[in-house]
Parts: sequence; structure tokens; C-alpha cells
Amino acid sequence: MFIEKFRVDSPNVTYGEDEIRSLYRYETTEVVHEKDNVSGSYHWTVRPKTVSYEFKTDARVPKLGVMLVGWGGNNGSTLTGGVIANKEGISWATKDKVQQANYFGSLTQASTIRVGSYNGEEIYAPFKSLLPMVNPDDIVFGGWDISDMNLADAMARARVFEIDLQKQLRPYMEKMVPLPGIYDPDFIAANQGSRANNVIKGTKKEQVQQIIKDIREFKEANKVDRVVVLWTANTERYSDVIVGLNDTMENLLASMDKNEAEISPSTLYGIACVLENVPFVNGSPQNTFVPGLIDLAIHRNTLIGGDDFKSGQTKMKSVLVDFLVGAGIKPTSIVSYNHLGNNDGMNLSAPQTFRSKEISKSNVVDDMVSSNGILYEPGEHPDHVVVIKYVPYVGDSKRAMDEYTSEIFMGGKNTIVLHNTCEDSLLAAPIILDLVILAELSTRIQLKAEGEGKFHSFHPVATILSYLTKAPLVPPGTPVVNALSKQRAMLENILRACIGLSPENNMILEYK
Ligand SMILES: NC(=O)c1ccc[n+]([C@@H]2O[C@H](COP(=O)([O-])OP(=O)(O)OC[C@H]3O[C@@H](n4cnc5c(N)ncnc54)[C@H](O)[C@@H]3O)[C@@H](O)[C@H]2O)c1
Ligand SMILES: O=P([O-])([O-])O[C@@H]1[C@@H](O)[C@H](O)[C@@H](O)[C@H](O)[C@@H]1O
Repeated sequence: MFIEKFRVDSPNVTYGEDEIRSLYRYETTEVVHEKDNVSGSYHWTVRPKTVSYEFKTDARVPKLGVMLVGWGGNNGSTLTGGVIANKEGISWATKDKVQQANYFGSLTQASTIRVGSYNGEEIYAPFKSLLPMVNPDDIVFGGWDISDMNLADAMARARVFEIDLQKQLRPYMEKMVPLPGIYDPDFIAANQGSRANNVIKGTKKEQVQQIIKDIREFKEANKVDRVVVLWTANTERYSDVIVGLNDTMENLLASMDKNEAEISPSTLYGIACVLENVPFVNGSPQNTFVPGLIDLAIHRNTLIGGDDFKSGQTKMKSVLVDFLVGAGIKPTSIVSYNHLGNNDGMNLSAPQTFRSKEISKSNVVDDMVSSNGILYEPGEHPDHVVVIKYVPYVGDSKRAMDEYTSEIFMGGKNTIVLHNTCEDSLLAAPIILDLVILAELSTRIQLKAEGEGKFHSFHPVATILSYLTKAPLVPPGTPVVNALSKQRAMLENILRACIGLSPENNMILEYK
């Protein structure tokens, strides 16, 4: 059964006008590897451990401004149009039916959580009912693009929405014009040069200062309380990480001042956001967050997150490999091919930008493979190939074909083949929405473990966003989890803890 909302009745939870507070007992384990004093041999011990936490969530939902880098792209124009269509209740004729706007594909807007059972029936509520979240209909969009095309024409260029919908959206979008962006042809494919007619001139430092100015003016002009910036511009090549250049925040800022060529546009946007204490999320696979920028974000306690939206093939991969390995089946060969004809595909047709994407699409199985020492020897992993081809005719309608070959019982082999066709931007747009909504929410959550003197925010490197990214950015020295079910459970259970609910453990002992 589905319910629209609920309230937790517990001595450990208080709902104030501006704040929700909870007392939470975090049940975990401590693993030790110790030497037996008698035998002298080492053994592993697992000790259950309970840590008491206090959470407090600011319940005042801000008016949110979202500034997209690459606003005029397929994702940016599709997301902007999609939110307008939902907000205005637009419906449109397709060859099959009259279609209503929706937020399908968004975890926060279209998924549910289990809150318990009632008279033997499982009870579910909207994911967004866990904590006060921004309503996407209320978001004010803006941003930058190296192409000066207005959003209505950009929507037409993207060829994602049905014509009837485009016609209805045009009046809302034709006056939306991206601000000039930071352009450096050395970091994206040469084939992008023809659209770069809207660029910020000057040194890298002057460009950063302009981005900061843009953010301030956007915030003032639109009277928004908070701004989140998200990169949905073209995939860049990796930046070289060099000691003395970008390895520390001091060196990164000094390199910017010296106009060092190896500081990428995406890193410059990131510097601007961190200096302005504005959350910055990277939806592409390049290493925007060089060590010096991570260092700066930690120093200034500004949320950063990424990398690379997890939207289609990779999302499926992080489910299928998790299922196979979790079932004791050994994937030995994974081949992921796709072709698409949008501008992203054209940009990825250059080897150096493709390499950024190949890395993020390939590393996604590492945690699952290393979790099973029965199937895999240390250092052993499946053959894993990623192929992306640019085929203009298909436009945004990506055609993905995957083949998974695994070893099964008694030397048997199993091959699974998947084919997936859909507009890539219709997968990515709701994920962008979730990223900005959850990034904003997490800045309103404070926590304090027993023994800690005062409340503090989550670590600035927002691991909480990992469900939405192919290559989760994590604080130095912490584990990377890619298995989709674990990522979703982590996110849901942290938000459940904020209202004093224990993790969903699926035991339903009541009925055993
Ligand atoms: N399913 C998906 O669509 C998906 C999934 C994962 C990742 N991504 C990534 O999202 C990004 C955007 O995808 P898209 O399909 O919207 O691409 P797109 O090419 O349609 O849009 C990118 C936009 O960024 C602009 N741009 C490029 N460099 C810029 C800069 N330095 N500053 C400001 N604007 C700049 C371009 O002019 C373009 O309008 C790509 O990096 C892509 O790899 C997309
Ligand atoms: O999310 P996913 O389907 O694994 O990966 C996608 C790639 O297959 C596609 O070629 C690329 O253009 C998109 O940006 C996205 O990264």
C-alpha cells in the first residue's frame, strides 16, 4: 500500500518548526586481526559496535538556484524544459497518446521507501517524504555555455522532446540565454570549436573572478537563498596531476594566479564555487577534482561531488555484476558498446576525451570483484572493454549493447546480452535533478557522534551522491562503493537516521 506522507512517533525524534532532531544508535562492527598469545597465530575477530549519533536537519527548504555549466547542452536544455513542463502542467500529443509531464527516473521524485507493514500489508511512502526537500518545480535555472544559443533553440538542436512539447515550451525558454563560459580548446575535442562563440576572455584568475561575479549576480537577480552549480558541459581530457602545480590548494591557487595552462576549465569553475562556498557537482568523467581542489573544498568545507552521471549502461552494470558476484557466479568478460549521435558523442569521438569516459565506465565493477575472494584471485578481474562510437543519424537516441560472459557451476558458461535504446538526456536529466536536490539537502544536515564536542556537516566530499555517479568521488582513504543497491541503501538509511528510523534490513522477522 502507498501512503503520501508519515510522521515518526518516537522519544528519539523531535519535529521543531525549523529543525528535525534525532538520536540514533549506529550499529556497526569493528574488525581486528590479532595474534593469539598461546599459539602465536593470527586470527580475525569481528566485534559488534554501537555508536550513538545525534542528527539535526534544518527543515527550512530554501529557494534554490541551479546554475548549469553547459546549460545549452542536450542535458541542460532537456532538464530545464522538463521542469517547466512539470511546473506548468504541460501535456503534449505524441503518435501514441497525450503525454503528461512527469519526473520518472528521479530517485527523489519518483521512487518510494518502505516504512513498515500494516495489517499484513507492506506500506510505502515517497522517497522525498523522508526529509524536507526542494520541490523541483520551484528551482530557478541559469548557467553558462560556450555556445550563445538560447535554450529554446538549444532544445530544438538537442532533438530530444516531441515537437508539440517543444512548441509549448518555446515561449518559456527562448529568453533564457547562457552566460559566457570558460573555454579552453586543449581540454575538449577540436570539433567543439565551431560552437564556442560565447566565451569569457582574460586570464584564468580573471575567468574565476567572473564566474564568482556571475553566481552573485544570479543569486541577487533571482532572489534565491542558495545556489548549486553542476557541470553538465562536455567531457574534458584528464588534467595532469603534478606536484607543485595542482597537488595542494596553495599550489593550485598559485598556478591559477600564474595562468598555468594545465588548469582545466572545469577545475576553474570548481575553484570559483569553492571560494564562493557554493556546492559544485561534476556530471562528467574528467578529474575536475584534482587533489588541490579537494584540499581547497575540505579547507573551506564546501560540498563537492561527482563524477559522471550514472545513467544507463553503467547503472545496469552496477546492478548485474552485483547480482552475479553476489550469487557466486563469476563474470569473466564484460563488453560494453554503444553508439549515439549527439554532441556528447561527437566530443567523445576524440581519443583524449573518450579516455576520460572509458575510465569511469570501466572502474565501476572493481568493488564487486574485490568483494569475492572465492571467485577471484588477488588482482584477478574480468576482461572489460568499453566502446563508444559516434553515429550522427541516431542523435540523442543512444543504442547500447552489452555482453556479460560468466563461469557457472562445473565449468559451465553463461552469456547475457543486453540491448538498450533511449534518449540519453532523458536518463540524465532526472539524475541531475536528484544530484542538486540531494546536494542542497545534505548541506542542511548536521551530525555529532558520541564523544564529539559539537555538530558538524558531512565531509565536504559528498559520498552520499554516489548512487548517481559512475565514479563516486570519496574522501581520501575511504572505500569506493559502486554496487547500486548498496549505494541506494546507504543514501536511504542515512536519511532514515535523520528521522530516527533504523536501516531497512528487509528481515521482516514479524512474519518469520
Ligand atoms: N546520459 C547522458 O546524457 C550522460 C550520462 C553521463 C554523463 N554525461 C555527460 O554529461 C555531459 C553533457 O552531456 P550532453 O549530452 O548534455 O552534452 P552536450 O554536448 O549536448 O552539452 C554540453 C554543453 O556544454 C557546453 N560546454 C562545453 N564546454 C563548456 C565550458 N567549458 N563551459 C560552459 N559550457 C561548455 C557545450 O557548448 C554544450 O552546449 C557530457 O560530459 C556527458 O559525457 C551524459
Ligand atoms: O551512463 P552510461 O550509459 O553508462 O554512459 C553513457 C555512455 O554510454 C554514452 O556514450 C555517453 O555519451 C554518455 O555520456 C554516458 O556516459
